[in-house]
Amino acid sequence: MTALYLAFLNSWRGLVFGARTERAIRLELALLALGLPAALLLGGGLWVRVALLVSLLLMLGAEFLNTAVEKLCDHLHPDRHARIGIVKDLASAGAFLTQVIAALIWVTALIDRF
Ligand SMILES: Nc1ncnc2c1ncn2[C@@H]1O[C@H](COP(=O)(O)OP(=O)(O)OP(=O)(O)O)[C@@H](O)[C@H]1O
Repeated sequence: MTALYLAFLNSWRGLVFGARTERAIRLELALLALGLPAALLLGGGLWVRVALLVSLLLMLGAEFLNTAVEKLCDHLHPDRHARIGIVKDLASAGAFLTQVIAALIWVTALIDRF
């Protein structure tokens, strides 16, 4: 129980740090805050609502991982280097793909609803 609590504290520190320092994370947190009531209002059944919320959480989680990779790169190798650029581009591509997934799910749910 204590280990679980300590793990949660680490995650909470990460959430707060990310929200304080990263504009992209703040933007996606705002999208989640808007998406939560929108998903509930949109209806379409329980699984549609879950898919809408999961897509936003997935996107936010990927943004945190992308930020972690960027920070690690900048800390370990502050100078510019082609391989650091590739690593950051790969992490960015991962985050981008989750944004495409979220857009697909939201557009499909909206088309289906209206
Ligand atoms: N040290 C570096 N060496 C080489 N290229 C770099 C370096 N730092 C950044 N880049 C290039 O600039 C891009 C943007 O990196 P940056 O660290 O500024 O992230 P960002 O602007 O927050 O991008 P995003 O959040 O869209 O992934 C990287 O994807 C990479 O192509």
